[in-house]
Amino acid sequence: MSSPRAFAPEAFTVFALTGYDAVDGRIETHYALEGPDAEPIAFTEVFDFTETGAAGVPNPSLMRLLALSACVSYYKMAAPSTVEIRFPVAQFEVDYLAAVIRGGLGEFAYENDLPDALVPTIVADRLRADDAADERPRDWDIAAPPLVAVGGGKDSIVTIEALKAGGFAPVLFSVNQYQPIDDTIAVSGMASVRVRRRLDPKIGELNSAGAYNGHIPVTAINSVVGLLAADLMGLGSVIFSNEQSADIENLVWHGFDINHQWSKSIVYETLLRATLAAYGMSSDRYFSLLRALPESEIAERFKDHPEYFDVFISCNRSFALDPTRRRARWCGECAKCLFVFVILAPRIEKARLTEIFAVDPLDRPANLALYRELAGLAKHKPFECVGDYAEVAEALVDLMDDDAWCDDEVVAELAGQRPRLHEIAADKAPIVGAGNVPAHYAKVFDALVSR
Ligand SMILES: CC(=O)N[C@H]1[C@@H](OP(=O)(O)OP(=O)(O)OC[C@H]2O[C@@H](n3ccc(=O)[nH]c3=O)[C@H](O)[C@@H]2O)O[C@H](CO)[C@@H](O)[C@@H]1O[C@H](C)C(=O)N[C@@H](C)C(=O)N[C@@H](CCC(=O)O)C(=O)O
Ligand SMILES: Nc1ncnc2c1ncn2[C@@H]1O[C@H](COP(=O)(O)OP(=O)(O)OP(=O)(O)O)[C@@H](O)[C@H]1O
Repeated sequence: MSSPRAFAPEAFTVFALTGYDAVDGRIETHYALEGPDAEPIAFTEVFDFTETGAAGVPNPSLMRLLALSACVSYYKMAAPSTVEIRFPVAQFEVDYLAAVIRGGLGEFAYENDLPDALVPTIVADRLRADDAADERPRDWDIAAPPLVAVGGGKDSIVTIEALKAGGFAPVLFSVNQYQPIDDTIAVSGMASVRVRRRLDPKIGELNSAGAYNGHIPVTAINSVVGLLAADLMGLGSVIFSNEQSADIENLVWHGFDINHQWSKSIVYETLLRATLAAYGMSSDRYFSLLRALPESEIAERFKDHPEYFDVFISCNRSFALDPTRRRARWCGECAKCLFVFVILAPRIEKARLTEIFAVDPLDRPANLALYRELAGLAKHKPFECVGDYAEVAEALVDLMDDDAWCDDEVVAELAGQRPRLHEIAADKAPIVGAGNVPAHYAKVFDALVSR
């Protein structure tokens, strides 16, 4: 490939959402970057729903919501001051987009020092009436089987097994194909569908040529994909496994809450549920079953499912878009690996846990700095999908009293901070109320939290 021409983000003054359409089971969303002295660059993202086997036409409101949600991957490349929505939208949809940019791109803006990227001027000339009735949603039945998102990690496994224990037969779904997800689905024994998502291939080239890059609220995109798939298949609720710790921001910057996990948080869940209601749909089409649980409580339930121990992976290095860049197993050195390891260490026998991870991150002095960050002994929580400080501090203190672990390098080194770790652990959040879990799933929720 010829060396990519330099990409100058500042040359682009407008990011346009130019359209969306459904063709043969696929949804295409279209975008463009424009500037007075730059050649416009057009982007298309393709979402392939053909594997759902559903023949119907995607719900127009949810298609529009997908176009709004998925635009962040392309907006972030130049983060122009003006965003133009060039198809008819309601004011609540403009508000949705503004919230997804402001909340979902916080880490991106912080890492690139682009505070203005969080508050672009959004122009929507063709406003629809909020209650436009020309898109009547299909009839929806909460009693239909739920569609459960699978990420390959422990959280969705706890959800799957809780639903099975409650007599439900969830249909599982994933966006794109990843071996840990496929293996999780196989162990679960449940039916599943996959939606394939193809980003515009120009992203890679433009990243190399100088485009801004960073974290995006991918769970918002996966959530709307799930809603479209469930609607096409005539299924019930879309159930995610976003837990309590996703609600805690990493830091505050220029007055913005910067939260790595924003689109896994209750703020996004509430926004999406309200947007569904504004479309005339039940907000119970979407919720997280695990919102009430801190990560330690999820780990406490996950430990009872050893059948998944050799297939689950939470390490993000197993989930690159390019399969050739994916690790087959845990990297053992990133914040997510270190977090999952320490939260499971008091719950799974040491030899088995180090076999699963192929390493013992707690016995590596090189991991001390990251464990200090994870336990709240440093400046702020790492930008990763990890639990809150109290849970890590509690686990470390438990391990200090465990003959199998107390001599591990990190555990022994942090024993000197035991009083401070005790203080941090005392802030551990309790299991909270059912939140948005619908009454139809009350028995599942009650069994999950009461064990
Ligand atoms: C797997 C991963 O961590 N990806 C992040 C990583 O991307 P990387 O360059 O290492 O490889 P790819 O994921 O293959 O992406 C290649 C480039 O494509 C762009 N891109 C990718 C996916 C997408 O949805 N939009 C995109 O624009 C991007 O420019 C990539 O460089 O680093 C990137 C830069 O920081 C991140 O954008 C990639 O993040 C992915 C979207 C991703 O899937 N991340 C999840 C692991 C993730 O962040 N999960 C969070 C969810 C938080 C939430 O609120 O939803 C979590 O587990 O907490
Ligand atoms: N590729 C994907 N397709 C569908 N859903 C996904 C995908 N990746 C993540 N999710 C869902 O998004 C939510 C957040 O993902 P996350 O990675 O935190 O969950 P997980 O993999 O189940 O657990 P863990 O936090 O232990 O990795 C979960 O409900 C998960 O099922």
